[in-house]
Amino acid sequence: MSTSSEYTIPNLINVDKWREIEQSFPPLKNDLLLRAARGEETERAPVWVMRQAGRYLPEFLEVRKSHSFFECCQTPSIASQLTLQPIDRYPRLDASIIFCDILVVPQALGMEVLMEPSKGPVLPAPIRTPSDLSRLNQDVDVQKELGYLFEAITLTRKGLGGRVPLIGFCGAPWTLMAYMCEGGGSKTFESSKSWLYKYPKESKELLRKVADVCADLLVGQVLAGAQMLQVFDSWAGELTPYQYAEFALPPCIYISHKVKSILKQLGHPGVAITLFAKGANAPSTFKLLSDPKVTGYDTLGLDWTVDPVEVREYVGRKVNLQGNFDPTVLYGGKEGIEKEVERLSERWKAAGGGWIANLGHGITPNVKPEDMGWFLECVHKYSKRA
Ligand SMILES: Cc1c2[nH]c(c1CCC(=O)O)Cc1[nH]c(c(CCC(=O)O)c1C)Cc1[nH]c(c(CCC(=O)O)c1C)Cc1[nH]c(c(C)c1CCC(=O)O)C2
Repeated sequence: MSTSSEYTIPNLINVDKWREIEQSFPPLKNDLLLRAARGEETERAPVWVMRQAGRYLPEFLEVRKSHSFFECCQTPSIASQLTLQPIDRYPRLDASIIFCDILVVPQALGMEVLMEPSKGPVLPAPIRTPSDLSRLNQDVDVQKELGYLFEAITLTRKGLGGRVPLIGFCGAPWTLMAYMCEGGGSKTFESSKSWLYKYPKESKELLRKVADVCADLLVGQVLAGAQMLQVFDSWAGELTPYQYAEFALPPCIYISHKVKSILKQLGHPGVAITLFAKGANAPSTFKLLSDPKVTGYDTLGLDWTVDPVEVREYVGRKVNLQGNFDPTVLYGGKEGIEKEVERLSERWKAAGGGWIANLGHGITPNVKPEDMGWFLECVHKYSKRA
């Protein structure tokens, strides 16, 4: 359906239906995350952890024994159960994130994606040259291809019972393009980066095509009940600052503007969006990301290689920040964890502005569940503002 807006409205439920669904959810009891995402210096930092539903949890491994990874993503009752596992275990978590994967977008575009136990994601037929682009689905109907995710979200909002907000997400176009061109993870990014040099025009076309599906997917998640969104650009740090600005950031901006514009047009009040551009830490890049009015991103996720006070100097006060504990702090033992949480919390308080506490990347499989619990405890204690 075409409208007067510059964006095509995806084939999704309408906003009246969203209102009806939203009214069926129990009221939110903990809005710390949403307040921090609006720029408030909250009484303490809301805390959640990327990959909080993951292999460090025995209850997750138990479910995985009898279901493949994508079966978990595609079965709403299982995805919802996995999303709720960390929330049930850790009352100190201030947010949930729907269980799914960024690679469902290449799947919706018609690519096969396997999750191999020792290798991670494998895409057996990668896109090597622009002539391969014709293999991708032309008009992706996200409701048809990825409706299971929307169902999982609605189910999870019910299961949460208003305990914490639910975050929806997608991968950023550059990170998805990297998987689509490499056929999986990569050390050298030989195929995806050669695209940027050899076929800059076609690279941009591919990135835009991916961005359109991502935006529709995010709108669908919000209409199903997601209360905040995050875009994961895990491979942003592989690019030069020039390439980041030229190739990776524009489709991310396209996504946030498309999502916000469609939601507005539908009469939805809108949600805050976080951009996690891992490793995109050049001062010039931070400047580009400093104004939510320009980028459409209310919050920036930081990895652990930067200092919050320094980043604040580059980005100013308009944008909120999320991060940025070193994920390996969780191997540091109780004392090590406490000391580091105390130290970095002080840096965050000195930085000022909205702060959402998180790791600087996903939690890793060998973390002991009790150490994750202790980490959350420490964030509650040391992020308190006087
Ligand atoms: C790059 C990326 C992927 N997926 C994702 C990213 C961006 C974040 C990041 O950089 O870590 C995002 C993601 N993947 C998963 C979530 C669920 C929500 C959550 O954070 O709890 C989220 C937000 C589940 C998952 N996605 C995956 C697992 C583990 C797989 C398993 O159960 O066998 C989970 C819980 C698999 C996955 N999926 C992906 C990889 C590289 C892997 C293998 C590596 C690994 O195993 O950790 C692609």
